[in-house]
Amino acid sequence: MLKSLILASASPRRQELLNQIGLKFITDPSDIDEDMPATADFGNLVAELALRKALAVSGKYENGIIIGADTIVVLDNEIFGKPADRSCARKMLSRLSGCWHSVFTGVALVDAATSHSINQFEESQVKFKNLTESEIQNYIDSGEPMDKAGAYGIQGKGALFVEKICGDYYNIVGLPLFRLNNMLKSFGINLL
Ligand SMILES: Cc1cn([C@H]2C[C@H](O)[C@@H](COP(=O)(O)OP(=O)(O)OP(=O)(O)O)O2)c(=O)[nH]c1=O
Repeated sequence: MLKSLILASASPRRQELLNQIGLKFITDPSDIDEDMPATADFGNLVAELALRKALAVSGKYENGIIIGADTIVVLDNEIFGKPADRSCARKMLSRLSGCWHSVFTGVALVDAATSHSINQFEESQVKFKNLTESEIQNYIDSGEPMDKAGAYGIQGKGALFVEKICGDYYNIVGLPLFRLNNMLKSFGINLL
């Protein structure tokens, strides 16, 4: 029997990415407290947060596979989550200007019937062009930065800031599809 899939995320980007690969799923966002412990182990941090999101939702279901994810941007060992306000977005974008930074996304799968879980992370690197004051201002005025880690979306107008990337593009958008596919395979779900 095909197991049902539940995406424990409110992120529209993650929903679009699952649609892109033809997954049938329902969405049931978790509302966990995303407080981050002080750590430089960014990969394990996002993997842990992804698992917390999936576990928070799995208790509601008798069966099915729950998918959780968490994305952060890291520059000089500092975590950039979603900006709290416009001034925070401005600070993040000014810091990212002209620099390479990392994007970490953690992914977790939980089998609701057995509580069996796996969680992993993916890291990609992104190089921003030098941003002008007016580019930062206009970008903030577009409203795009506010619900995104690091205050930008590579899949939107944020693409205009991205000179180069190294790694999985989809990981930057919020879900590393190559890794997710391998994780789903290990749970007996084959997409192709
Ligand atoms: C860097 C980057 C992040 N993002 C988004 C992906 C995530 O939605 C968001 C990071 O916040 P998250 O806390 O990972 O996710 P979320 O709050 O949107 O959803 P949920 O907790 O319910 O799963 O930043 C982009 O859309 N594009 C980008 O280029």
